[in-house]
Amino acid sequence: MLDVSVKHLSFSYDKDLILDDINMKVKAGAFVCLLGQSGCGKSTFLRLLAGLEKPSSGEILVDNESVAKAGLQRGVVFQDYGLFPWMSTGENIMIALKQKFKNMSSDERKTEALRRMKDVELTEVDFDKLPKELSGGMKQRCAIARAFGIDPPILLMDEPFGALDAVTRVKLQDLVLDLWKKETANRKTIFFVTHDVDEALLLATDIFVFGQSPSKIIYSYSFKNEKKLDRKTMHDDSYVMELRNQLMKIIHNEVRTKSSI
Ligand SMILES: Nc1ncnc2c1ncn2[C@@H]1O[C@H](COP(=O)(O)OP(=O)(O)OP(=O)(O)O)[C@@H](O)[C@H]1O
Repeated sequence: MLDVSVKHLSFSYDKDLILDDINMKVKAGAFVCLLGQSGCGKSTFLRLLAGLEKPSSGEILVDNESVAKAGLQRGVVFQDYGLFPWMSTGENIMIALKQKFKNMSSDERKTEALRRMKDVELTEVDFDKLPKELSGGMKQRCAIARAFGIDPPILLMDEPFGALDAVTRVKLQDLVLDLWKKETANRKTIFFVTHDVDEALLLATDIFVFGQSPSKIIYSYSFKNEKKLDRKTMHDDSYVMELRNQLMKIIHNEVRTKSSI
């Protein structure tokens, strides 16, 4: 469980300013959804959180320590799965476990990989399959099993369901939500990039909207517990639907505001 604090973060690719004075406070165990138009810098922000890029100015603090480089404290799940194509499903998970748990024996790694696969509804039969033999949904299940397997306190997810069909997307949203909720004592802090306002409303405890590049946070919203509804009830709730409309308008530039409704 780690708090994340972003202070006056700016970032440029060469002279091209992409992120401009981003500020954010995120409590340990939050599920943060990042929304914004294409090209506004959401993935860049995630890369900075991962330590794969360095801020041009400002800083990112994880439990009051500045993020200097990539580390096992932060796991990542990308839209394109990021699996090694020459390794089987099981090996893709086991190699990540080897990095994190250096004293684990090969047998223990296999048992743990199978347990993590079961969590995401992959079977023993899938263990030896290569990524090319899996559907997109199965590949993403494998990537999720791997990310949860190394058990990072912070999980960064960049449009993980963007390439999936609607039915698979719903299943995987529920799966990630269940895995995240299950860890009551040690809940991960998740940063989840999406284009989909409904996905954010379903998953997030906190929503941040990025404006157009050079991007600032133009809106933020935190759910109070009683306002957090599930897939079945949220579309019947006038408060959530008002928030949905507001988010749609902000993302499409009809409203420019930083306050909550
Ligand atoms: N390696 C790079 N070098 C130079 N410019 C880059 C690089 N990566 C991204 N950019 C530029 O930075 C800007 C932000 O890109 P980024 O991918 O972070 O946006 P995004 O909000 O995640 O977009 P999308 O929603 O379409 O994935 C874009 O203008 C993009 O062209």
